[in-house]
Amino acid sequence: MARTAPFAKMNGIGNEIIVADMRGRADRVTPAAALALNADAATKFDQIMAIHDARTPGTAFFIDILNSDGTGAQACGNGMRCVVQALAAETGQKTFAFETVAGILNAEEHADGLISVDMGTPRFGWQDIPLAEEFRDTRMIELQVGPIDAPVLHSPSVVSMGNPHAIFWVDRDIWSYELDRFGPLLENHPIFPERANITIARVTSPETMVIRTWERGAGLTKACGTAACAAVVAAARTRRTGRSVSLVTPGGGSLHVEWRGDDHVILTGAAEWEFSGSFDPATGAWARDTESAA
Ligand SMILES: N[C@H](CCC[C@H](N)C(=O)O)C(=O)O
Repeated sequence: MARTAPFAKMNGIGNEIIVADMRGRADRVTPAAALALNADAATKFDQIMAIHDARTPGTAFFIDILNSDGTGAQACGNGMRCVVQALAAETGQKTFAFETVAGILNAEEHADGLISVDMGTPRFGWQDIPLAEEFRDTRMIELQVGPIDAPVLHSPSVVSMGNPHAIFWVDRDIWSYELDRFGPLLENHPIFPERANITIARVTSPETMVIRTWERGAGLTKACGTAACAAVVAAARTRRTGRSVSLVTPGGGSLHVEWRGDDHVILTGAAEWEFSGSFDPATGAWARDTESAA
């Protein structure tokens, strides 16, 4: 058995996150460990955020991100806030520079406890998302599900926030769509060679939106931070909203996204600690920390 690593079960407004402390070691959390942790109701998660020692000068940590199906993800906005909260609680530090496979991210815990993460800049080129074929204008691409003459969902905007997103705009209640049925079909549609995160979005004012997301590699989640960023960027690009938008997510939580003038997308919201334990990064075998004796 590999040496165990500490972890914290947390959530980012309902997005189920495991923050794993892999500092000072060379191994990684394996897909097998992810599958085992996800199979246990107590540790079921959407993403594991594994904190590793920094690889690049100027950054404090490298963050490795795994989905609950064991695949890797380039970005996870809600998970980053959980990482920030865990590290801020440990160190007292309030600002951090992280590295992920998608690049360098700066983040900050505010005095009110909310956390902002600079998710970097969006990309719109069809090769960047990526799409399997050329679309010159990714504000709206040809893709639909349902009957050919009366599609249920159609013409999404597509955008990369480091990871691939498709946003379907709807006018009706977002709960009236069978995202559990259409999500898997769209996530794995041949137009998305690296699969995609699938979001239904209803704009309720130039500053507000409600969204539901079927996440690549994780399925329906209570919130998805990069999807919130992608939805706001796509809404602003198509003149549906301004560049500063509050979103309500299925868990009932709220997120704020600002697409700044310098093209960076800032995601702000809460994070919550649930419990701590230790686990074997090779197998996923785990144990809850016992409370300190009173
Ligand atoms: N929950 C995450 C998104 C994870 C993305 C992942 N599902 C993928 O791109 O494979 C978030 O808050 O941004």
